[in-house]
Amino acid sequence: MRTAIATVCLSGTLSEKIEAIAAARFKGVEIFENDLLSFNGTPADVRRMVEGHGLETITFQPFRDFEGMPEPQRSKVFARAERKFDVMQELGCDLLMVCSNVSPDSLGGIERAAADFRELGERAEKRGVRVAFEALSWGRHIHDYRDAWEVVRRADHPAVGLVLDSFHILARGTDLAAIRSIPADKIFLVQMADAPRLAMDYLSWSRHYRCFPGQGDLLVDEFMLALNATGFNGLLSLEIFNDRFRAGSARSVAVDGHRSLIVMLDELRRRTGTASPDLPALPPKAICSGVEFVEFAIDERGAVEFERTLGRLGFRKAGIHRSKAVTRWRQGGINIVVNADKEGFAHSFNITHGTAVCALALRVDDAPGAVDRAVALLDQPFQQPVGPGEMTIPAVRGLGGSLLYFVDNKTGLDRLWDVDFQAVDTDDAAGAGLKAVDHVSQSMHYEEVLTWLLFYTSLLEVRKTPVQAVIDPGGVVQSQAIETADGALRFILNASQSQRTLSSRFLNDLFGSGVQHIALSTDDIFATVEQLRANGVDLLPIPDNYYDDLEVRTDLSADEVARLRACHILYDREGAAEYFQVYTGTLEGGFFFEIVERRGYQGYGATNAPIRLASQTLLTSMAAPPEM
Ligand SMILES: O=C(O)c1ccc(O)c(O)c1
Ligand SMILES: [Mg+2]
Repeated sequence: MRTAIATVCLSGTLSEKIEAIAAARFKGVEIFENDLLSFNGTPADVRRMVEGHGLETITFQPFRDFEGMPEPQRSKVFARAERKFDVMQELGCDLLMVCSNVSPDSLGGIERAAADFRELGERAEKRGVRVAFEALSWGRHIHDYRDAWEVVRRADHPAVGLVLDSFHILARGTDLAAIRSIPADKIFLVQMADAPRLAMDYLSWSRHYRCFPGQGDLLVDEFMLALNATGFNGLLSLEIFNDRFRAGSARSVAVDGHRSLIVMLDELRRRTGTASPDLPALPPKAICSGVEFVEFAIDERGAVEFERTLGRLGFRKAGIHRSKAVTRWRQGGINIVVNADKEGFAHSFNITHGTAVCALALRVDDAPGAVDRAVALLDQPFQQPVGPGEMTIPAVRGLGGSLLYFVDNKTGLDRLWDVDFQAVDTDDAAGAGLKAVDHVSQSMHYEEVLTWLLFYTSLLEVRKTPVQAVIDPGGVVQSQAIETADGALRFILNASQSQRTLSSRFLNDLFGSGVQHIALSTDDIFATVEQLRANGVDLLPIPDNYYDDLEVRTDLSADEVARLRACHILYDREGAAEYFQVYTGTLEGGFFFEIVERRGYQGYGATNAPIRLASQTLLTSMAAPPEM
């Protein structure tokens, strides 16, 4: 299949869009008419620009309100089409995309529409171009691809073909079976789009919420299976109307687009064996079994205080790096790396962002394979010099310029603690019972969420949860998790459009997107809290009203509620499953820890989030951050 992207997907001027499309290594582009109309130059100039970037204009679109017009509009519509053929000849483009008529003046009738297309085909052929018909899901008479196909079939003209747009088909839930019997050579263009499931009219949904395949909830892979059954090997183009993409970076959105197609076509190859000639088979998605370490970039002065905090949380210094000012802190299966070195990646990260998480390492089945997959997906691999005898841990650039490392036991990378670190203490008897990283919560700009959602879901064997709207005292935060089926890896992606939420204020303080909090698990949260208190850790206070409500809302006994209240523990329940959460105060840089105990519970305590956010807001609006 020849892949392409429509200019309408991206922000910027036409030249910025073309540059971004070429930089993302596409070969084809759909020129959206508005982008041409707003371009200060001739269609021939556009052609030079497109070809100068090594691209080809695969279609010019949309041509609107064509079929089924009564006279005198009918004659005018044909005259208008002739003018567009002129433009296409200058553009060097041979395909005009016609979308179904929405005009109240239009008349129905498959045969009438077919006759119009037959005549349009005659005219197109004379000009050496072709036309392709798309059923808009809100078309006045034609809004079903099966009707559009019937029009094309009856038009029975070599210059007339069909457009299949996955959004219009999947949004309406139209049966995909009929796709399988359409002759592949009559499908002139396939437009790909996904979208989140929303209860909304088709037009608004399509014009504002489309997204790249894999970012939404539509059954794009089922669509591809049906398409594949035709033997289709033609033009496959992304056509996304999305408000966030329009506000985002054209370059990064274009790369996301290409990444989504690579993943989608690889998934098709996996399911059907149909390989795309220009797409090498990707290594499989990385199977994650947890977070191996969390690395903080910190300066020397900050490191002393931070290490004291880790000690109070029950961590013990377990290793000192052999060549760098880096220490390993350990508790249960959790490793925290404190990097105060004056050179290298962490140092520059600290200069830009202050005290912050600069890297996460994931335990995977095959670390080199994960990076190979990442490279094939147009992610950015990362390497920096290491000391003699030290290990090179494969990594890619992640959120906010941070790193995502991959560690496995297949290639011995799990020996890193022995190889790179001098052990100082392996005794964690005095710990606070913390066992593992339960989840990592990352805050990002609203326009970036779909980028990072695709980044993680394309690289790792994870699923995404539905988006939750969480109420913060400063606005609404959209929160979505990606997680492995067994819960060994859980990341939360948070973003809000308000500048006043805790999430947005964190972004401003950090000068970028990053890890705002890490939740650590315990098997006995009451014992953990007792130990933390004995160590002098201040826990986030929770209002009494919350516990009063808990008493009437749940079947917890008064004693149980009193115990939660005394420990500042938040509680949630799903059937018989229970969840307990407690928060530390906020550290320098706006980062904090959460401690959780899951008793069969799979969520993240969404009902408690507004309570917690309000308490944190109250504290951060006070003069000084609380001591931990
Ligand atoms: O929203 C629209 O008008 C529109 C235009 C062209 C398309 O290909 C499409 O799917 C929708
Ligand atoms: Mg379309």
